[in-house]
Amino acid sequence: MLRTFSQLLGEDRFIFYRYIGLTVLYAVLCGLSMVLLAMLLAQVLHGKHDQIITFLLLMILCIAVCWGLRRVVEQKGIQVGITVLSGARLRLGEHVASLPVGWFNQKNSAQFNHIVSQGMMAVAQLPAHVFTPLITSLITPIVIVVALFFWSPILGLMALIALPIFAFIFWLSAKIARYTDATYQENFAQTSQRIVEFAQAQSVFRAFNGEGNSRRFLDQAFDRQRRSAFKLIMLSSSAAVLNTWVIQIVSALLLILTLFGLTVTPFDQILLSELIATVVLLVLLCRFIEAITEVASYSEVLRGATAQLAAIQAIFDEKALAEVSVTQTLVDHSICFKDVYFSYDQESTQVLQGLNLNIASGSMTALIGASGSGKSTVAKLAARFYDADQGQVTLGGVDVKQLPYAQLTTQISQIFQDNYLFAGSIADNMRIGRSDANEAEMLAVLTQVGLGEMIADLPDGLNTLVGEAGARLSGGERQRMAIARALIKDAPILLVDEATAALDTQNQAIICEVLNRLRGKKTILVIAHQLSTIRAADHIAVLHQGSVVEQGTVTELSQLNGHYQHFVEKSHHVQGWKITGSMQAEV
Ligand SMILES: Nc1ncnc2c1ncn2[C@@H]1O[C@H](COP(=O)(O)OP(=O)(O)OP(=O)(O)O)[C@@H](O)[C@H]1O
Repeated sequence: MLRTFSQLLGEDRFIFYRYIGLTVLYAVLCGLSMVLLAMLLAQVLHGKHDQIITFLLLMILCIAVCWGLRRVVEQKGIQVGITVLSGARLRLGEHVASLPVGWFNQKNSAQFNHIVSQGMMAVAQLPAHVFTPLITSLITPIVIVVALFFWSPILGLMALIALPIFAFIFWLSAKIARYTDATYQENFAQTSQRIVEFAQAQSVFRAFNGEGNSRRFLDQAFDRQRRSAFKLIMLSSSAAVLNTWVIQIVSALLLILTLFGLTVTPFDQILLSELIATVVLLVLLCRFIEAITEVASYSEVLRGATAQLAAIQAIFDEKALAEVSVTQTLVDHSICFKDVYFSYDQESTQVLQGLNLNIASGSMTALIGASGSGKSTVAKLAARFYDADQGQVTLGGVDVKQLPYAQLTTQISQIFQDNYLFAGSIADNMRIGRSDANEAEMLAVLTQVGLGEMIADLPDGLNTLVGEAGARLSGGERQRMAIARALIKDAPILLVDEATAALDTQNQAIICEVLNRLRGKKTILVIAHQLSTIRAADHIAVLHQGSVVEQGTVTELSQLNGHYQHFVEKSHHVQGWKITGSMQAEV
């Protein structure tokens, strides 16, 4: 937790440590005030008037310092919170910006969004609202235990033994609650997802006349949520009861022990000093128990915020791509994969297994293979969405890891499946491709992708707003905008996923036309799904389970009677191979 706070605060972390130091000092002084009160009480009961003034003055001084310090601690706690909200979001944002592009999937983006909004708010409130009372409630009993040792070593020892017992019980109940809470949250999220899905997929359900059956998923999710909510209630309440029982049992034992000395002695023989000691000990013990109970109540709040801190820490733990600043000289625009191994995460199997592939500068290479064989992964590694686990990916003879990010991005244009349009105008979106593109250049490229007429009909032309994620455009128009954006960038290397064109036949034709026009002028790596594209390629590489099993020209591969031929001939029988009916007709 301290590590996460330090990382969030960066160079401002000293304000956090200063706040923690002041809070500990405040807590010790609070405990001392209690001890001084008990000592003053003893002096009063003993009638030692000369000492009373000394203890009274000491106690007043201690309380006065506590009051002053409390104000400072509050201010510093709020200052830490404000710094978390202002600087830490930026720090987390900077870290996220340095992560591989591949990290930005739907799940991670949604979680990041949640963390910078609600999560940061919960974390920012921790110092002032949780840390101060929690640290005070933890330190006060320790000061009191030390004082108890002076009054009664046996009671001191009992209280000392009680502390780890309390700590264990709080830890145990927090663990139970954390487990049930996590299950409940997961089921809750799944139910929400199902509800949205149920609403969004109404047209499909109704088209298949299956609304009744479709409720099955929703009902199952509700059922799981209901069961986990019941479990959460049962276990959370049991954990809370367990806390209270243990505190009460141990407290009762301590009180019984305190009173024991009094009861074993005949009443007429009770020494005044013993009576006084007992009263003082009771005062101290009550404060001790009260503080421990406060710890229990704050541990719940802390647990909620700890989950947010853990999520923040998980993002900080994501390895950033090593960034270099020296611009490199590229010998050409070739791409080369040398013995590349790659898996998306440590638990999953290796997607690329010793992949070797040479894409010559200015050539067009078609990647083909069964669904899941790793074609998109190859393209993503070329664009350095991820780094290879082993082996090397080079661009123009230079390892992509040695290329500054700015240099790499100027080299590559991508037409991938998940193209995002921003909520600005058509021109704004085009200028993401090339910031200095003028209107004539934009219109020329937009016309190439078949959007010329549409834009001419729009009253605001290029200044027409496309809506959130391009929502005011049709699916096909969005794809064509994304293709135009990639083309206006005019980078020497073009990575294309032909499945992008699957939205409509017009887009397929556009992709085909783009590839024909750019062939020989740029290095093109295309994840090919059309036989016409495969035939037009200078080089074809067949991927199977993460490695290139066959490569060469169409003629060479046709003569081999191997994977490629098998792919073409058996495509309509083999599940998962991406080939269209029209392709088969052409074979
Ligand atoms: N972001 C990801 N996280 C984890 N695994 C992934 C991720 N993306 C792809 N994979 C897995 O990696 C393997 C290869 O996927 P990839 O998309 O590269 O295959 P592909 O040949 O392009 O498939 P397709 O033709 O269906 O698009 C698959 O098993 C897939 O499940």
